Amino acid sequence: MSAKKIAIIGGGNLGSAIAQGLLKSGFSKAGDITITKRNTSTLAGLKEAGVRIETDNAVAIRESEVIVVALKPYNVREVLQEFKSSFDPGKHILISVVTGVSIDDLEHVVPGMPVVRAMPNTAIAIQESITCISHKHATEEQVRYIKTMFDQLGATVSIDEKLMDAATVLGACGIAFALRYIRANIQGGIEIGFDVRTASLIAAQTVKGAAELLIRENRHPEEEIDKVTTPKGCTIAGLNEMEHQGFSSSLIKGITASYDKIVKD
Ligand SMILES: NC(=O)C1=CN([C@@H]2O[C@H](COP(=O)(O)OP(=O)(O)OC[C@H]3O[C@@H](n4cnc5c(N)ncnc54)[C@H](OP(=O)(O)O)[C@@H]3O)[C@@H](O)[C@H]2O)C=CC1
Ligand SMILES: O=C(O)[C@@H]1CCC=N1
Repeated sequence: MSAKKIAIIGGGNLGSAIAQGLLKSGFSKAGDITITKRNTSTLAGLKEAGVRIETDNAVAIRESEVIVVALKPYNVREVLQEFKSSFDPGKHILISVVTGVSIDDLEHVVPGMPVVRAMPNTAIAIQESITCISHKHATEEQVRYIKTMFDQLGATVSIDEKLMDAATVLGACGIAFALRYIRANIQGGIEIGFDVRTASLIAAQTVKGAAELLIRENRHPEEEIDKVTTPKGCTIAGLNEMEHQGFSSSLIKGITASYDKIVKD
């Protein structure tokens, strides 16, 4: 698969993370990536790495083949509308990572351009994203290219577009949810005697180990929990107290509140 030039329109948190992942994975050379935003002072690190920094979206689109749109939901239509004449369906592949804006909506703004929606998370910067992908009118070749790209940046899963908001919550927001869980562990760890650095290392590595047990061994969480909960032991005492305080319930409610926020906005 030949290397394509990639433009990232909207070099904010996610756009920058995608650029970092593309560089780290070697999928793209720095000179083949262009990233745009209006205030480019936040892109100094990527500039130093050799990534092309642009304020003019038309230039970035014209000089690239793969266009990743990482704009906010509230201005994506307006910005795409402004640059729609720069798109060439014979040349460009258009990927949107924008939350809550449908393929139909985007294809309506840029007629003739098939749009692929992708929902990665910020771990894409270190090639550890889970990226959910859906498409309607893109060619098989375009979808293959996009999947290959995101495969280099973590794991990918193809989903029906109607699940894209759910994917946003579970995968993209999920990074923040998981980190808040880890932070609470660190706070608890400090209270029972560890310094913050040691508590952070133990908490983060423990979560990584738990996740790897599920991913590598394809286990169900409860099967692994059973191995840790010694009868009359400290694990079940801790777990039950967490559940008395609404642990699982609060996470499930948080996930549904997050989902409702996307769906109702
Ligand atoms: N952050 C995350 O973890 C995830 C975010 N998403 C989605 O990705 C999208 C981006 O999110 P996020 O990166 O967090 O948001 P940010 O606000 O960090 O990034 C958006 C960027 O767009 C730039 N921008 C605004 N107008 C223009 C324009 N006309 N041309 C070029 N760039 C422009 C802004 O920079 P400036 O003002 O300098 O132009 C800003 O840096 C959203 O739709 C979000 O829902 C999806 C999954 C995960
Ligand atoms: O919070 C948000 O709206 C975005 C979407 C997914 C992650 N961040």
